Amino acid sequence: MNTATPGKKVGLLFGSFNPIHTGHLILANYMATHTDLDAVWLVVSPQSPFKVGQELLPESQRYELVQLAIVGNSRLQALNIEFEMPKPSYTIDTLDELHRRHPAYRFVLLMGEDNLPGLPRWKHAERILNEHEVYVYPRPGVDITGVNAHPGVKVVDAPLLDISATFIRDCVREHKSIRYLVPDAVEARIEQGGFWR
Ligand SMILES: Nc1ncnc2c1ncn2[C@@H]1O[C@H](COP(=O)(O)OP(=O)(O)OP(=O)(O)O)[C@@H](O)[C@H]1O
Ligand SMILES: O=C(O)c1ccc[n+]([C@@H]2O[C@H](COP(=O)([O-])O)[C@@H](O)[C@H]2O)c1
Repeated sequence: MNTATPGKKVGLLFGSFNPIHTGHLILANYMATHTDLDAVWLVVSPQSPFKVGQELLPESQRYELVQLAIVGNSRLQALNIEFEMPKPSYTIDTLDELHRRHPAYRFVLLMGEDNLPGLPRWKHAERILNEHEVYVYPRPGVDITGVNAHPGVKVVDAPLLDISATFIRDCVREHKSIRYLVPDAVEARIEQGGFWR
């Protein structure tokens, strides 16, 4: 079941989610509750164009971890729409497909400041910006002064959490605790699956 009804405004957080962590979740929940968005969908990308060659867990397992992480939060939803689409995953193609499936919804791209400098190199970046609003949130060590010059870009003052999936994978590999960095259910599944060991 979808968490949005016709005409609603849905934020899309695209990512590899390798794995999903508390940084993603706090941001997604903040966007879904402190802005004009009705829901946030977490879109699991099988293969990001800029992350080719990374030690990616199979997409079905990354999707499973996202589902485990959001159990009980009706404003968040996990999407595997890119699994059947050509790889790497180009965001404009996914946006087009989402519009075909949900013509009444308005989709807003959620983007960390760290991804913003690279946006002009994305496939059909000008279409993404002209046809969608983009809500940008702070990321550590990135200065995006002037980015909101484009009328579709809105900077949202969301909490800043210096947590990354890279850090989590490193912790797991070094047998260090990831408690509170990911939800308990995600920690248990990573442990049980022996991921990144
Ligand atoms: N701590 C965080 N707070 C808010 N947003 C985040 C955080 N970490 C990542 N993001 C954003 O979530 C989206 C998906 O992130 P991604 O799945 O690449 O996670 P990551 O932690 O950056 O991964 P990796 O460390 O493997 O590069 C990106 O837009 C990224 O900017
Ligand atoms: O569409 C593009 O050209 C494009 C280029 C780079 C990244 N993206 C998407 O942005 C999301 C986050 O990317 P990344 O590399 O930070 O995991 C992921 O879903 C990618 O598919 C999309």
